[in-house]
Amino acid sequence: MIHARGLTRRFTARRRTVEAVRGIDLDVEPGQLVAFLGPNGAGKSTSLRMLTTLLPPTSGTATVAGRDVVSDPAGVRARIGYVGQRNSAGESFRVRDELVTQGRCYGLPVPVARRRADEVLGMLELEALADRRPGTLSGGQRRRLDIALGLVHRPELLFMDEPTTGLDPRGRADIWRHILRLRAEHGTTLFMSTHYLEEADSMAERVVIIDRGRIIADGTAEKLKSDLAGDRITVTCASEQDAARAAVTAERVAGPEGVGVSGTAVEIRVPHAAVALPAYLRTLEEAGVRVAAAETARPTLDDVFLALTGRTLLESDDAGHGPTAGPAGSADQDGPKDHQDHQDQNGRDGRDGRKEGWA
Ligand SMILES: Nc1ncnc2c1ncn2[C@@H]1O[C@H](COP(=O)(O)OP(=O)(O)OP(=O)(O)O)[C@@H](O)[C@H]1O
Repeated sequence: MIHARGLTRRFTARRRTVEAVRGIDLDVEPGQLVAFLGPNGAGKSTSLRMLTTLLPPTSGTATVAGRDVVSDPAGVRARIGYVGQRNSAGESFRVRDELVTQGRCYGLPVPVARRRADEVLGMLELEALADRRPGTLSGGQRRRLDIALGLVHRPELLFMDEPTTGLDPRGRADIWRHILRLRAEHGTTLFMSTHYLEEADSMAERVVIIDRGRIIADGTAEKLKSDLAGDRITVTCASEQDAARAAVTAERVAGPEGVGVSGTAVEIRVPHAAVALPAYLRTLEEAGVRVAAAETARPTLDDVFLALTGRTLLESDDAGHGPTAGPAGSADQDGPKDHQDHQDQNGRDGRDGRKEGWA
């Protein structure tokens, strides 16, 4: 459904060149639900805009829904839907009429556009709001309308750029309910960028992580976490001296980079905490180290990002990847891009563990 090779985009702003996307390769199969995750300025929107033909690539190739984004942008657009970061609906019409107009823009005859408008109103549970003006809707209702607008022409593939950003937890859960239903009932391929780690983790079957314009991880959330981050054990000792001794014992298995000490707490990275913890506690008891409490935790996607980059996603936000050195080349001239504020979940420090036994 999506096949990209070496997709690259440079921008020139104020005589400096920014490499927003640096040669990404990507293959997405029909029916997949892919979360595209990365910090502010990582290159998510730029990638989406190239794949949706809103922006020509500087170099590289991509076919989307079987059509080339450069040589057949109209063919791509006819087969995909795109929900951008900003509201798509205007203020001139009522909700139903906005949808009919959108259908007409895709070349649907009036009766078909009307039928499709009613269908998507039903799919997104917007029937009761059909005669309201978009400006009177709540944030969550507007996002649902944006998604409905992206679906009027029955696309095989829907791109969504941070569809839940700015919504409260209830609004986000509601959007997700609709996204998952869309996929279950219509088999639509969904490719969406998000800032919310827990959403990517629990909802998407595949997570693609982009950082500084490059794809740095791609797989199921579970696989990325077990391959790259490892579980976390936290042992709280009776004193700082006990913690220091517990850390030395842990380092024999997890290595110095797999162990962190903070006051009386020792944090250790291991592949399988539930297996490793009993053996570790036995070893500490035999050594006379006094332990007050112990707990295990599964890694988060932020732990994956940390293991790959040495930074957390929150630390990385707004860091961007800056301009490349040297004068502006032949890249297109574009205005600067505003970035919205985003919330993020943040993980803790630590690195991947290596072994499991303390014997
Ligand atoms: N039109 C533009 N002109 C100049 N630089 C741009 C333009 N659009 C994006 N950039 C720069 O390209 C980089 C990637 O931006 P992009 O919007 O793709 O990131 P993002 O991952 O979508 O970020 P966010 O999550 O904040 O939307 C950033 O450094 C950004 O400032």
